[in-house]
Amino acid sequence: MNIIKAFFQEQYQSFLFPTKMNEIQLHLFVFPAFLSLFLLWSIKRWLYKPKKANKNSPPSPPKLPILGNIHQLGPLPHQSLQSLAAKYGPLMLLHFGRVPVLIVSSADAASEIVKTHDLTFASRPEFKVFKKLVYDGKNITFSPYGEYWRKMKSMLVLHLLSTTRVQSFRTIREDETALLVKKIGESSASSVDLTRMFAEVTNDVICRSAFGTKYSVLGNGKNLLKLLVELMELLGTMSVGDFIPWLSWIDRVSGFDEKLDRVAKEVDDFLEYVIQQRLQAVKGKDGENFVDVLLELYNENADGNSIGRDSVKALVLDAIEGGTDTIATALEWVMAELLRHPTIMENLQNEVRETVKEKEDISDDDLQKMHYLKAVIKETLRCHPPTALLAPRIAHEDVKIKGYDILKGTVVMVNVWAIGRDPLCWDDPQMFKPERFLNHSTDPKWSSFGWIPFGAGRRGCPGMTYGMAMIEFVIANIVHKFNWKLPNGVVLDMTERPGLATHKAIPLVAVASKAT
Ligand code: HEM
Repeated sequence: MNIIKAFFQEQYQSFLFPTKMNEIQLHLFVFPAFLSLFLLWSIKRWLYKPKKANKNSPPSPPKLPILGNIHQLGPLPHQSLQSLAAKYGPLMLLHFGRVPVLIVSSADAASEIVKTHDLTFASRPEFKVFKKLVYDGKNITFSPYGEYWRKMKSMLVLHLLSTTRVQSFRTIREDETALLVKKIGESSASSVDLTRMFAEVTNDVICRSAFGTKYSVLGNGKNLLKLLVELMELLGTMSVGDFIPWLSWIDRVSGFDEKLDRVAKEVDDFLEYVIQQRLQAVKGKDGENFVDVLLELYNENADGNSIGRDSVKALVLDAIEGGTDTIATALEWVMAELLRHPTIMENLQNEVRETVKEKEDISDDDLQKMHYLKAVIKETLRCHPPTALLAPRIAHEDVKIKGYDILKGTVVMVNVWAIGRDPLCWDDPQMFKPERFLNHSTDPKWSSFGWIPFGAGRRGCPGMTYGMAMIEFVIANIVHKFNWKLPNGVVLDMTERPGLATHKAIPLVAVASKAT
């Protein structure tokens, strides 16, 4: 009963618990409700025969009727899945409702998914949240593998993320980082909310790179960052109907569907506004940006290379959601680890200051020489991958993985967080040791998928160069210009917060003093 209560409390709070319900009310309400669900489920089972039996499935933890293993997920699924994998192995078959889900928790097993059988697992499942929030799944991240996905991904890479484009955004990175440094400098030894500042700087840089201008407050007075947080939270949420279709009415009565519709509409209003502004802008006045290029393709209907208006918006959304929260999360964890390890902070500051010498600004050439900086960032991404579980994939045919039969339609989740902590892959995985990355070119882990915070294979992240350039530049600047410490009496809390990107649960606050 406790498990059931916890599950319902977490997933359907607004539906079952509009106000604080006491224990007696809870039992009165939940027990009959669950009994009816169980009866409905038994009838369904009786009416429809189960699909073909699986001969040699990977090990599975015991499951509950209706829910399958959903109740075992907990608020931070990557952590609960790591604990389950310790018992059931690196390839484990769970069921979320009626959907089979393969959980992959070792580098070796991950390489089977993203390399050996990459094509089999190149599509994403078509979940309701993806379809409703992102133009019927028309963006890159959630679209099925095929010609459309290929075309959209190459457009994003060509016009926003290629090495040449990333270098061309250098001035934007410089301007916005200079503003960040100014704001920190003005805090004059009082505490700085780094979590908020990192969210702002990454959003400003991606908006300027993609739209040519910054957006913070929207037409309806809503803050863009707040809207993006809502969007990311919803994208990381499971809809009951996707996993237990005959219970999809719960999404309606709980208000979940309504929330999806509202956020989708607010996001669409914002993107329409951006498009209108770009259409009215004087061409060439402030240089061509990503949206301008997409709008040209949208207008050119004749050459067969055109894309629809929804596709333009979906692609822009890919850039914003891909390029804001992930980078902000990574920056937050890098600084948290540096504050936790003063010697590593000092080593990094020595490297940066010795490289930059008397100069005021940090150049690309300087960054290339900062090997310890890159190692600190990689070590942070090993311990705190912003996307703890890779975006889900789906098997488009039956396949054998390490001797196990995996059926067509099985959803696959790769637990990057667990792989980064796997003692079979990493020495002292719990220790924060940037040095392990200093000689990585000869290390077999790199070819065996032990470090995959950006995913890998066909569905791997196209924003790695952009993301790393941004993280390196911001961190190098703020450790160059300031010395950092925690506010008096504050103990650093490294607890994680649930969500599509795994932030710190408590915002990172630190005190900066100007380096002399
Ligand atoms: C620290 C920065 C970033 C991290 C850690 C990160 C991480 C990831 C991960 C784990 C995936 C899933 C890969 C897979 O399934 O194998 C992904 C996909 C993706 N990322 Fe990123 N990302 C970052 C930055 C960016 C940026 C800056 C952009 C664009 C501006 C971006 C756009 C995308 C897109 C479009 C996909 C979907 C690729 C596909 O499905 O084919 N990401 N990212």
